[in-house]
Amino acid sequence: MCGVIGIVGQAPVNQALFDGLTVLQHRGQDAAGIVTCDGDRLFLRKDNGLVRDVFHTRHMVRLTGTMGIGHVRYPTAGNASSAEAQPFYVNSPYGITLAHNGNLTNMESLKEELFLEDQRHINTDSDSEVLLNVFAHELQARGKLALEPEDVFDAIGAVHRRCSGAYAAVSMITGFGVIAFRDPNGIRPLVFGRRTTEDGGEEYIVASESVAVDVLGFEMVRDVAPGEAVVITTDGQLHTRQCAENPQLSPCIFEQVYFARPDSMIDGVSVYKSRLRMGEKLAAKIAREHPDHDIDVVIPIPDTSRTSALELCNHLGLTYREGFIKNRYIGRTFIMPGQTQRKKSVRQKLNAIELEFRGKNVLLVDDSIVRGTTSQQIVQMARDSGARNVYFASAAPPVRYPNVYGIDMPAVTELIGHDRDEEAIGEAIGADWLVYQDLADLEESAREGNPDIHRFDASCFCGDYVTGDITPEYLTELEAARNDEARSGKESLNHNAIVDLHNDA
Ligand SMILES: O=P(O)(O)OC[C@H]1O[C@H](OP(=O)(O)OP(=O)(O)O)[C@H](O)[C@@H]1O
Ligand SMILES: NC(=O)CC[C@H](N)C(=O)O
Ligand SMILES: [Mg+2]
Repeated sequence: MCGVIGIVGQAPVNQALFDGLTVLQHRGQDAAGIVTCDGDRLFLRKDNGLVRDVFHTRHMVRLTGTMGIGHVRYPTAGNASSAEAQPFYVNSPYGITLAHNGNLTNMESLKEELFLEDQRHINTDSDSEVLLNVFAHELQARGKLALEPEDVFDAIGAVHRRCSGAYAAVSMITGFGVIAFRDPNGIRPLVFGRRTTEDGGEEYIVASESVAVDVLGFEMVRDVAPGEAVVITTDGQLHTRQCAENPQLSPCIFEQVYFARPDSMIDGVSVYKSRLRMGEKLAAKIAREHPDHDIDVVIPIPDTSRTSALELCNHLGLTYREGFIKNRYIGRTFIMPGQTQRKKSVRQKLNAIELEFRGKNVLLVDDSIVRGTTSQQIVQMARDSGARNVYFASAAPPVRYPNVYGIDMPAVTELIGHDRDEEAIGEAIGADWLVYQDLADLEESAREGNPDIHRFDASCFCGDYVTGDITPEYLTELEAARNDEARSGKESLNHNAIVDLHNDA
């Protein structure tokens, strides 16, 4: 997952973009970037690292201008080199930059097409560079010197016809404006907001999550619809158009489970309330399957599971205790690159309060079990702290299939649930019993927030991919290219400097 942001303001936007990216940091911890536009010049700063580490004062003062876009990255294609940090830039036509959340599923054929037919050069393995070049080519094909919003909409219509997969993207065209567009399934989230300045001018923001809109003092306008594009020109005019032929909202359910912040609204659904409902439904299942349970205490695995664990506990009428304390200076472990780092980080991040475990039957609750890195270690920590019995509940169903839309779980063999039934997963993580949410209950938890959502992308739970183009061969190739072992080899070779937009920022 990545986070994207774009602002067209009346005053310099560098600080607001920085602040917005820190609010979206939970979506990507590996790299960050901002590009601003001042007149006909672009200013770019991007590198690997957290937002607070990438932007120093000397970079910030050079990011001048009243419009810009930004990105926080969690790689799901290419590699983790700083050369693939975003936003990406192409100089022709107009000088275009782009930041992307999601993953293209036809990147290889697009890359070939771009080279053979469009005569464009791609310099990295990033699918986002491919997306930018498809967009740039389609704009160029309109052959206009003075661009109109309609030209941009036509170009995005062509992007939709050519690209498959997930893309919630923010782009900026030098001297023209900021553009936001979402794939025809609306797999990844994208919202926009507005505020009026004291002298009556309009300022606009687009962002991955509504929390960035709130925190920066904008008012939510709405979600960008699947297939829709939003254009905000430098003079603060808003234009919107549906650019896809058959859009159908099918948002990723894993945003509700884990990715998004609970204080965000996605497609009309409060992430917080949907997690509460996950807890309620999971409690009902535990009561059904273990009517005579002997649970003494419910303990969440911080951070994300807290919301559902508390509601689960309320519905079972049990005691809720914070038995694990999280080191607030360690990031999210699941989105770290590489299994060695993820494994080590669980122990650095979470520590048990022994007296909450000693002699007790504890129910540990997590939002999901993916590779099992967290749950295996946590169950062991509970036992080491003297728990009598350790039960486990997951607010999401077993993750059994790879994700191809912007969550980094490309290798089925790395998923603890891929070849095990629920009992065997329980054994593998060392729990005395394990209860998983049913998929229908998970979907219902989110849908209750917006009954108009008829379909979710729940492919990692059920293997049904909403773009309909995912073949077993594609998954085999993806696994070979992106399993942990393949990547650790690649990344150690990669220390190249960024070949990109050169300025003194
Ligand atoms: O089975 P695994 O492969 O370990 O993945 C699942 C775990 O990873 C995530 O936590 P993370 O530490 O990333 O973030 P959080 O603090 O937001 O819960 C998630 O909340 C689960 O705890
Ligand atoms: N998680 C994401 O959205 C990643 C965006 C893009 N596919 C990249 O790898 O950089
Ligand atoms: Mg967690």
